[in-house]
Amino acid sequence: MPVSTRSQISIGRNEPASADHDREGQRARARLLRDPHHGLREKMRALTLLYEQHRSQLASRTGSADPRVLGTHHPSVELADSSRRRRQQEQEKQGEEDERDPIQKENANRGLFPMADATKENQEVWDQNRMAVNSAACPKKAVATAPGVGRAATTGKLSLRELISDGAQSDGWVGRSKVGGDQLGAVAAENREAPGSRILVFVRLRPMAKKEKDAGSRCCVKIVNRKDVYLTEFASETDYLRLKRVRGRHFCFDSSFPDSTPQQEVYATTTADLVEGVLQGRNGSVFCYGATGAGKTYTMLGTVENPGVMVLAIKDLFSKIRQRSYDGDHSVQLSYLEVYNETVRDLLSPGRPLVLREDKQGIVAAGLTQYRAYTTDEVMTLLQQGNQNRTTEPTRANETSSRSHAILQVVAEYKCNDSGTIVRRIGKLSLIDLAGSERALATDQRTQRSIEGANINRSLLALSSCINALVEGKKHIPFRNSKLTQLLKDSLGGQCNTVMIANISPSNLSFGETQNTLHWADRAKEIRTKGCAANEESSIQVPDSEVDQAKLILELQKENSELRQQLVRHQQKMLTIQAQSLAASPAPSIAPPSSVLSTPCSTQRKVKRSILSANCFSTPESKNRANDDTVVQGLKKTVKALKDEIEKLKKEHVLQLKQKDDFIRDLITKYGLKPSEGQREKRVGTRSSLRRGEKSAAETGELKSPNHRFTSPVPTAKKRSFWDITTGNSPSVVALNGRKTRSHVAAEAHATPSMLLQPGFARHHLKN
Ligand SMILES: Nc1ncnc2c1ncn2[C@@H]1O[C@H](COP(=O)(O)OP(=O)(O)OP(=O)(O)O)[C@@H](O)[C@H]1O
Repeated sequence: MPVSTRSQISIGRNEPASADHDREGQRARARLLRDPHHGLREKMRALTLLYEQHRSQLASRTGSADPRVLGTHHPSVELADSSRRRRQQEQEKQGEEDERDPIQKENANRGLFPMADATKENQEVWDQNRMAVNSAACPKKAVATAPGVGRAATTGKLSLRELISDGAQSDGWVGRSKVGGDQLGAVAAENREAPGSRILVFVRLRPMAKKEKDAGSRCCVKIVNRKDVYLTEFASETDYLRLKRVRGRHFCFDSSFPDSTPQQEVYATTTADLVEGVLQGRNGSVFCYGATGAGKTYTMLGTVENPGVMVLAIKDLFSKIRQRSYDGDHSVQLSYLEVYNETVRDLLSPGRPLVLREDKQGIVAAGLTQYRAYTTDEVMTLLQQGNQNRTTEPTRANETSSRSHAILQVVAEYKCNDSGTIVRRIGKLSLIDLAGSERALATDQRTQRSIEGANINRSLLALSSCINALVEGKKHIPFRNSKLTQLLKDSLGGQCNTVMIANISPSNLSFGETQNTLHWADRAKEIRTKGCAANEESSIQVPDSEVDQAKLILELQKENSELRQQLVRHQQKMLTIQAQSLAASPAPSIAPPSSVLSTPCSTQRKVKRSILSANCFSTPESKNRANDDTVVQGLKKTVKALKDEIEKLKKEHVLQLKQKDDFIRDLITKYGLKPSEGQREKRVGTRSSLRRGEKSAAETGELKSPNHRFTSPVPTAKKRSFWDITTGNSPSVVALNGRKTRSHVAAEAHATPSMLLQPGFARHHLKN
């Protein structure tokens, strides 16, 4: 640099100062003084560009991209190649030196992170040095810096799995095009090495928030090549000894999204292929992981103007189904649940906590509502309804902090008649918005928030133990340590194509959280799921002759009616037991009449009181009463167990009935068979008709479902919808149970522009 400065000055001195020098000349000189090699570099760039164009044209004609084959060595390219070779040699030398001497390595790192105010010159130094560090820090770097990689990755137009075309057969990804990038071919090769499918890990950086800017925070994350993430740790301002020292870490992911990446691009790169896979009968999972306020909910749900992955996936799914409507029948079922303080709750039909059970399909939440949806609008309404029920609370770190993990499951079923055989294919897509990991101080120290925080951290800790165990190939994976890991069992270790999106903040104030997130994301890269072959197709052979078909229909209808009778018997049994328990319960003087409809909590309180009185006044009468209480308690337990069993049976029956109804309907429409009037009247118990019944009951104020009976108004009043907040409604503050909580209830009536007012929703809204 001193040489060039001197030469610049001499140029300035030797040039005679003249008044009629035109401005252009002055500007050119000024530019030359600033950067003597500017013109040369510009020329070189133009020539290289020209050469690249020429080469790609020839390659498309001859089918080869090798310049040696093409025999077109442009002089500028020769020059560029030799300088690149020289740079590479220097870098290799640098890498060796780095390995030899850790202190030198750290010194080199100092120059590596010019961050926010990086000039063009700095950028070049950055790029050169980066490559040197990459080779040491990330063995996969050879992949990232391979020719053509930057281009493929920076376009951002092709999804990652489209590019991993080679591994399509081996690891089960679907819908990959034949466009192969060197980089991603290598990822595919890596996937081919071991059985199963690797979890794809993406990183998304959010923009700096105003609050962070105001607090004077600096950007400590840099994303290069849409793949590499550089994290810088700035020394604390009070640490005078290390004030000038900067440390850094480098991570390399399947793809990384800078803060300006639009939602559509994030969806196309991460999830679009999974949606296609679901329609082919494969399972897919996408989960967002990161610290509180890092942008997980924004990525998953988004806002009205910028809808997130969940919304885009649903839209895409329905548009794909519409395109394939000529080919068989598709149906979509939806469920939405949250894990809040280690309890699983149905977000579409809030009520009692759900119990997790393991069956043939994996872990399922018993009693979770499955809604059949026919249009995107319908799903959006359900999604919005679910989000209103989701627990969000303002914390110090995030005004709309999700206090629960939310899982949206979409099951797509495909049915078609393949020359007399009915083929069924089922694929499941799980979209998971995890609650944010947090430090107690980062959120609140108020009791409720800290309990929530502790539970969130506990479940995320369980998640990290599972990730560790999976990466280390342990036999026992501790999925049972938390509800969240139980629910994610399929996504992490099962037959599923899984995508993890790690959300990070750019602020150096969140350095610890960002480092933690990147560490776990880096670990997760090594997890291999069992891969995902298409779920087994089930098929029923339909008899050829009309007589046999009619016979089959009759058999199925008979089975249907038997199931209905069984259901009625169970309901009667339940009513009898309820009546017995009521009759056996203590006289009204002991238990007030309202206790008949009491919640489990109030029942507990009542029992406690009676035990207490028995201890205080141990007369023969009170002893009898205590005995009665014990009997009642026992009976109540039996009733509860029976109720649960009946509920379970009811659900199973309704499902079976529904499947049979569908099947019969299929047969009737396909073979033009018309059931008799009587038969038609019998087949009224389809799901939609049941739902109609429920709706009218709700309108008359009658409580039909046990879920409704136990719905408490308090949690609903506490809930704030993400949509309300993102649409700018300022939540009012009301005192609830003596504790100040924000509530969106008052603001709800004026909520504009809500998702309901979107073109799709407007129709639905008007209908209602
Ligand atoms: N990519 C982005 N572009 C613009 N704004 C963003 C982006 N990511 C996040 N934000 C904004 O940052 C804030 C926090 O984001 P969000 O609520 O999604 O965080 P979170 O990770 O879900 O937090 P928590 O775990 O506490 O729920 C929101 O106001 C959101 O609008």
